[in-house]
Amino acid sequence: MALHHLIAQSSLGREDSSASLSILEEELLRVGADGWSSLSASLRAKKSVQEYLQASAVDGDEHLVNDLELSEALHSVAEALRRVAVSKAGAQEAAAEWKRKYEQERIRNICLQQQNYQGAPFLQANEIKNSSSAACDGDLLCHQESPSNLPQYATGQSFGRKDFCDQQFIHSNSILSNLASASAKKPPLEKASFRLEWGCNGEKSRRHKHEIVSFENGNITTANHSSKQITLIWDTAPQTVCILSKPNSASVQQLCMEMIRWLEEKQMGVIVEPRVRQELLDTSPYYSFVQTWESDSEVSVLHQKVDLIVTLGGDGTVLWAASLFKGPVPPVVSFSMGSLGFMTPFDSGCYQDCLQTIMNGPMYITLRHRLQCRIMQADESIEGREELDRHSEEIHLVLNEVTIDRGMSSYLTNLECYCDDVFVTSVQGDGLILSTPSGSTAYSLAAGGSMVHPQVPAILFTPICPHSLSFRPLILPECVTLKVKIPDSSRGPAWVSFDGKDRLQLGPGDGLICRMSSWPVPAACIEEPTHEFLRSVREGLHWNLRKTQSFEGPRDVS
Ligand SMILES: NC(=O)c1ccc[n+]([C@@H]2O[C@H](COP(=O)([O-])OP(=O)(O)OC[C@H]3O[C@@H](n4cnc5c(N)ncnc54)[C@H](O)[C@@H]3O)[C@@H](O)[C@H]2O)c1
Ligand SMILES: Nc1ncnc2c1ncn2[C@@H]1O[C@H](COP(=O)(O)OP(=O)(O)OP(=O)(O)O)[C@@H](O)[C@H]1O
Repeated sequence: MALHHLIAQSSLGREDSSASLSILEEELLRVGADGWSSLSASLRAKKSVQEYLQASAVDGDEHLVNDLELSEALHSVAEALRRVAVSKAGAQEAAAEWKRKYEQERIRNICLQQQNYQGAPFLQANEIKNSSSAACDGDLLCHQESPSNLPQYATGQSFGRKDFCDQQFIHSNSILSNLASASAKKPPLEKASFRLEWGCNGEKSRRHKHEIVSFENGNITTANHSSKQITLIWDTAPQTVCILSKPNSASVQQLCMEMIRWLEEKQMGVIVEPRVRQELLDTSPYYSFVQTWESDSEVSVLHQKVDLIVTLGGDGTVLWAASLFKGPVPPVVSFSMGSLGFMTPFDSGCYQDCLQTIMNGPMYITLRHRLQCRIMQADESIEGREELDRHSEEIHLVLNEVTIDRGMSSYLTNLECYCDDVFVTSVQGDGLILSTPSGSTAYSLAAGGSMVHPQVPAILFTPICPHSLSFRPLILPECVTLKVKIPDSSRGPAWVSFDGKDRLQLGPGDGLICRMSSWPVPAACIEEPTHEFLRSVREGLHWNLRKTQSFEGPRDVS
């Protein structure tokens, strides 16, 4: 029933308007049956019409129906109906969105299952069992186990002889229970659950849009820029802290011991590296409750047990912490005990307040992207390259950068670079840095690259001392896969290193393949992440520090 028709009838007599109102009541109930919100709106509208009719009856003069008042009442009913229709359309849109996401997830799972049947390139059959993943494409990023019988592998591109595969995680209950039993005094602690909320311009929202651009009604529009501010909120209290500390430092060791005592008073579980546990036990048997790990496989499941990682040291310790986690990384709280501390915002002098605030939540998080890299060997049968053989099996995850340089050679390196299999250029110079935005303030900066906010999803392509006047650094989108090859005709070898570590020699025909990893490092921030980044740039690197020019001196005369 068209509302404007009902409203038009408002100028008729009382009998006509009563008939109109009955029709209107029917209309309201029909719309109201579509949902709770619509129902309550329709009931409110109906009540206002009935009140109007009663008020008119009290007048006792049926012929004195005021056309204007009836028209107003019907207008308010029409408005209520409009709101009902809007809310119904909103609910339908939300339902369609959920349905679309469900379908996407279902198709993704089918693809993953098919991949697994086609053979997982790196995992052994017994390792595939019970693999887990924290990947979560939903509106909220959350800790959640993948379906128990569904091993997950990256849908890596085929490049060279071997495929990428970055989600190789072994969920082994036996390994977890080993870690738990190391602490004989205490029952095993459950891992805390948390959620991340996404916000923009100070507004928090539970919805996280993954689309950057949407296409609605034929118009292209940018969707909400929602990954600007990420806040971590604990659903359950964190219980286990893994402390990673810089070696050979008395002040770091002292702080580590104090922090462990404080955490023990708070009934928290503590995990440290084997070296540190031994150092602690050498000091006092009190520390026997502190847990550690014994094998690499235990490290590979650490993320399932640890609620928070605390680093005590400089930026190098943050890099070290990140390198321990080849997949998901728990939130990292970095205390500054080095010289520069670009990635270590927390003051070790007030660690109790800092940790208490973090454990209470909520806290700002910067998702620091990482690059995943793999070495491609020209010929695996070449003898004497056992180390390269071993490392070419590995996926290296870097938080700063991967570098290919001339090493000790005094000749120019010549590196062929491809982006998504398309030849880009040849680097002739000292080498090339492929950097994350976090690494943009490290080696890449020294080589002339731009500084990039760590949450910008990009890969920096920065040559080192190129022997060319026109070779400017590039910033590429996160979606690309880069390949760097030492040409067969190269005069000498090149050297690859990952976050300044694990240096390996590459020969002619060897290469490196690199792309953005799906496992960022969630770094806790002391303030809003962009302010924190700008403060580090200003205070850590003394960016654009210059004495202000005085007023005195020559000036334009108007
Ligand atoms: N010419 C250079 O600037 C140069 C040369 C080699 C390595 N590096 C950097 O050193 C890193 C390894 O760090 P390390 O501590 O193990 O070695 P390190 O002890 O040699 O320290 C390198 C310095 O770089 C700083 N740094 C590290 N990561 C940073 C970042 N993301 N932003 C700003 N500064 C950062 C550290 O605070 C430290 O002062 C490498 O990843 C590389 O980026 C820089
Ligand atoms: N737990 C660890 N085990 C082994 N090596 C570590 C560990 N923590 C840090 N390192 C290494 O020790 C070196 C120095 O660490 P870090 O950069 O944190 O201290 P720093 O040099 O005093 O500080 P800054 O880099 O700010 O000057 C780095 O190369 C890092 O990789």
